[in-house]
Amino acid sequence: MAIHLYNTLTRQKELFKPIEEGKVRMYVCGPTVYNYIHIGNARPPIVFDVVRRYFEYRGYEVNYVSNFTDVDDKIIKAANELGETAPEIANKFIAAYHEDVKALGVMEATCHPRVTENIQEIIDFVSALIEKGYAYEAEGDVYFKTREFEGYGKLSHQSVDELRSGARIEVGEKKQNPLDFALWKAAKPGEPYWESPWGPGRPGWHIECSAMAQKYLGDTIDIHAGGRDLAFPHHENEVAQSEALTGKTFANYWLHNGYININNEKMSKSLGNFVLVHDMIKNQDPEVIRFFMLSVHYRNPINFSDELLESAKTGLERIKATFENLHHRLANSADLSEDIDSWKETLANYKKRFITEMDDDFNTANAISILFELTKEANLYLQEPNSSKEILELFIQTFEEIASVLGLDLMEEKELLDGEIEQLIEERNEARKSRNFARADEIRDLLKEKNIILEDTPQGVRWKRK
Ligand SMILES: Nc1ncnc2c1ncn2[C@@H]1O[C@H](COP(=O)(O)OP(=O)(O)OP(=O)(O)O)[C@@H](O)[C@H]1O
Ligand SMILES: [Zn+2]
Repeated sequence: MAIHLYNTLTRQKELFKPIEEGKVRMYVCGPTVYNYIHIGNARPPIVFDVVRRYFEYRGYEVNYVSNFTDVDDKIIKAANELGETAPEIANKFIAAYHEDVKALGVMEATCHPRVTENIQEIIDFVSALIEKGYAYEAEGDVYFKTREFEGYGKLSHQSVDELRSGARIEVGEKKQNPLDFALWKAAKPGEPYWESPWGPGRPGWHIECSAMAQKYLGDTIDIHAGGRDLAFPHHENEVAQSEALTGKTFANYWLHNGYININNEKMSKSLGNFVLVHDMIKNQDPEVIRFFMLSVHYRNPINFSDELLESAKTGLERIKATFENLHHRLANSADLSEDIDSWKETLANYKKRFITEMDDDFNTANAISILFELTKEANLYLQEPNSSKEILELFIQTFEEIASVLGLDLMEEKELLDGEIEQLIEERNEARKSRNFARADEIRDLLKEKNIILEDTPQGVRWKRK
């Protein structure tokens, strides 16, 4: 087998054939940085991080580019509301994004380009589209001429007629055709702007990804990815811009993740039904959130609930407990080498099955089932009175190999979460009130061991990390 992936463009699973032998050029649309990310926004960075890790595991070198949209209406609005500048807002939420996705086990991208650092490339791209007859200027705006691009609609599988019936020309837009979209927007008073051949203005949303993908990865890339809502219009417009300019295929494979829903509705900022990662990880181990996301295939929807999260937590704890037990037993095991060949085969078989599942459009849900089976197998082995060092090591290695592709650290020494600390302090207060000083001291010692310092103040107990 080799890696197969489901391509939105062809609506089929296809064999992965890289442009360049042994290399993957991958572009994942990143966030608009005007707020903290919610659990839904965290799905693309997590699932495509696993796609990247899996390619690396299979020996590919991955050039992974993920942008930041750091100039946009929403950012300007947030800046005005908070009395800060747009770059201040963008910088603050870029830092928050890095912090949140790092906690979720996401590897740094090879490159994280920002729109504001690529304005010249965008202007050049737009100028070239005008020169080729694919775009036109109208009173300081520039629009893409969709009817000039023959394949318009091919990615989202819609005909131009269907699309036209749903499109409108909004007030203030100067486009000739409802399906045309802005490549460049003339500056309105009080907005950030850059000088351009069409006067002061800023880029439209779609052009940034075409320009940055080309700059950092070349005219044709292997994989382009993002959430399902990006397929239309964002990715459709990217295809139009890039292919109109170069005459080449823009991306060979298009991957789209399904939604995280709440009560079967897409989690989104506009609906207000979201949970921020930033808040959630105060009380929940971020690795549990990652494990929870990966326990469903990336293209399927997930109906988010506390019960599902709780069951992911229990599952992950079960795997970790077994992994720890293997280590513990290793310290007290002899060098018995009976049966080693048959164990080698058994464990190699787990790896093989893991690869088969991941080769099949990155089926992390089935990969996790295999990890549970491996846990069961290890528990059975641990019940035997004697254990061989070599076999324990084989088990550990198999666990580690699978877990590292999924981005899980089974050995990690956990820090206490804010919520857990507060709960312990509360319990200590109660213990003191009921004169159970032994328990109160025990909690104080436990917190001390975890580097939490308590300070008694007239307002109550305060805590900080050492
Ligand atoms: N509920 C969700 N489930 C899965 N992916 C999502 C969800 N909501 C947004 N995404 C994805 O998150 C990424 C970041 O998107 P972006 O910062 O533009 O947020 P957004 O789509 O504006 O969010 P919202 O819909 O909450 O306004 C995109 O790839 C988008 O498809
Ligand atoms: Zn994009």
